[in-house]
Amino acid sequence: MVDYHAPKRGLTPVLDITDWRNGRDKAAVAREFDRICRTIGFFYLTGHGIPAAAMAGMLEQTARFFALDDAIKRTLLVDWRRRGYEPFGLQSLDAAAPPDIKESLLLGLDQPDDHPYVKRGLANYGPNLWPAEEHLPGFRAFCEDYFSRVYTVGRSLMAIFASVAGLPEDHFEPILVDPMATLRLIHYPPQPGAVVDNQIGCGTHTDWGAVTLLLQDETGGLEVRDKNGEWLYANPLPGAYVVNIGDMMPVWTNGAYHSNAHRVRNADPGRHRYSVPLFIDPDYDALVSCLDAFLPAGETPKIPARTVGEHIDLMYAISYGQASPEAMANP
Ligand SMILES: O=C(O)CCC(=O)C(=O)O
Ligand SMILES: [Fe+2]
Repeated sequence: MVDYHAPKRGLTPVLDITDWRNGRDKAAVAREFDRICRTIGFFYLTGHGIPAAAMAGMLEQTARFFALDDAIKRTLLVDWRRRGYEPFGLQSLDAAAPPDIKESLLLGLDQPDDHPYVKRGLANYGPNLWPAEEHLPGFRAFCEDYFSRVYTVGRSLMAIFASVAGLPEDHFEPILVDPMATLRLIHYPPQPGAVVDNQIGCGTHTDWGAVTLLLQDETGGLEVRDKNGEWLYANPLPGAYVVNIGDMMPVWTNGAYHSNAHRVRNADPGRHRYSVPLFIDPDYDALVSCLDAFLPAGETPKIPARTVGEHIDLMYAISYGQASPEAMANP
């Protein structure tokens, strides 16, 4: 468990990918991505091309969803596929702390029943649990459109990473076709006053996949730990996403990139906080191992290879109290 002390400073790196997207100076964008990931692995993303209206709209849809009657939300109770509505009290992202003070809706790509991964009964694959159209008109269409827009930006970040590693830009595309990706709509009620027992909106954790693109409202509350152990506020920057790299990145880069710890505390006494991270967790069967560009000649990788599915399944189990944190391999 990580004891809660409020930060004193803010997160600063900004990555503008305009020049990557229009093909003007791709190498400069890739160099900056590499520099940031070697230092903190957390940055504000600008120049992503997602319209402000889509960002604001997604936050509005999120608030609409959580304002539904509890009885309606509970008809969508999260299932073994990790799809649906998760009430307060179920997950501890810091496994040693009490449950996070949040409720959420987990959405994936809606694969059909005859998809091979659905047939194999793998979690993170299969149908979403949507509220009935009459309860929330337009919600499903909006979320699906938003998911695909942000996923496209995530693919660009993976293309940038591939180019840093001296690989073709589309190197990761095959493992991004059937991803375990999850869009999570989250509601954090106000938590003014002292933190008791380290219970906060979302306990200290690293993300588990490749990259996360986080949309947050204006409340603030996300905090990031840098590699020296100092906590920094990641307050909202208008128009920007907060991007962080997940646990797959240290494996691919032999520990050169950091999947930094972060947490959420909504200390604003008067505001509910809404956020919408998209976790880009690649294909279940994809083997993640150290890339050649990051492995000095004659050395063996510092961090064991693993499949995406193995790592994500284990981390879900730990955070829901179904497995012990000791089962976790590096990082
Ligand atoms: O809500 C946020 O700002 C971050 C949430 C988060 O870190 C997570 O769900 O992994
Ligand atoms: Fe996170």
